Amino acid sequence: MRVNIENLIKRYNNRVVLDIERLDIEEGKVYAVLGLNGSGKSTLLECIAGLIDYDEGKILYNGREGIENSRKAISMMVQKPYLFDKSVMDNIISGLKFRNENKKMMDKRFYEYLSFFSIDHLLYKNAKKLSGGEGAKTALLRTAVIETELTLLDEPTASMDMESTLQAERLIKSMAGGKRSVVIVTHDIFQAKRLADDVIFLDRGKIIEMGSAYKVFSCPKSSALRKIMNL
Ligand SMILES: Nc1ncnc2c1ncn2[C@@H]1O[C@H](COP(=O)(O)OP(=O)(O)OP(=O)(O)O)[C@@H](O)[C@H]1O
Repeated sequence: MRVNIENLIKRYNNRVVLDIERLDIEEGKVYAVLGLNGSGKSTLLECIAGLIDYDEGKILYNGREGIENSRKAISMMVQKPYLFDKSVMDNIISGLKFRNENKKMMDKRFYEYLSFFSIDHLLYKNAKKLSGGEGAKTALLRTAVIETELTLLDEPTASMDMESTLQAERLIKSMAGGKRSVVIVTHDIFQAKRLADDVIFLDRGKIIEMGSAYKVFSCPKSSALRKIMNL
């Protein structure tokens, strides 16, 4: 899905927390959003997902303003995902059920995506009793199985161990291509290097650096990014 953002302003309590002059999300790519705590990364994703209203500007989805026609084509894994008081399996297929997919399709998607992680032993466990990393895998699979054109992921691997993180990254890569794109918020520069085609670096609500991951990481212009990269 193509998303074009123009002059977007979001305020909380009269304070501007997001001020994006222009941002274009193209089809088929993985975008990594980086930035310090409070720089507006989650707010940006929430605006794109239509979870919150913004104060000024435009977001175009495949060239059309307003999310209504595109809502079904977008999914988001929020920073602290809510898991239902049901089994892991039920949680993973809950989005497909909500979308009234047939049983055959649900089974196919479920087993296809399950193979990315080693969580077969957890399938009948109540999701409320999972560890942080197990919950994150469940939430990521729940988002992945719907196969939306645009997937927004807010620090999906923050609580995962290294092996699971690499498994998750393989899954995340598979979610982009053709018309499908992924925007992932991460604090892990190495993850951004492994995953992203393009990088968006936010500082106090503004994009201060953006472009191909290779270009941004090999020659960061802003002192803020250079500092994070230890240059
Ligand atoms: N519901 C809210 N009410 C008031 N202020 C908010 C709200 N949500 C976010 N903010 C503020 O907006 C700013 C941007 O927050 P946001 O969560 O987007 O940052 P972030 O870059 O995702 O941070 P982190 O890396 O800590 O997750 C912060 O200053 C935050 O305090």
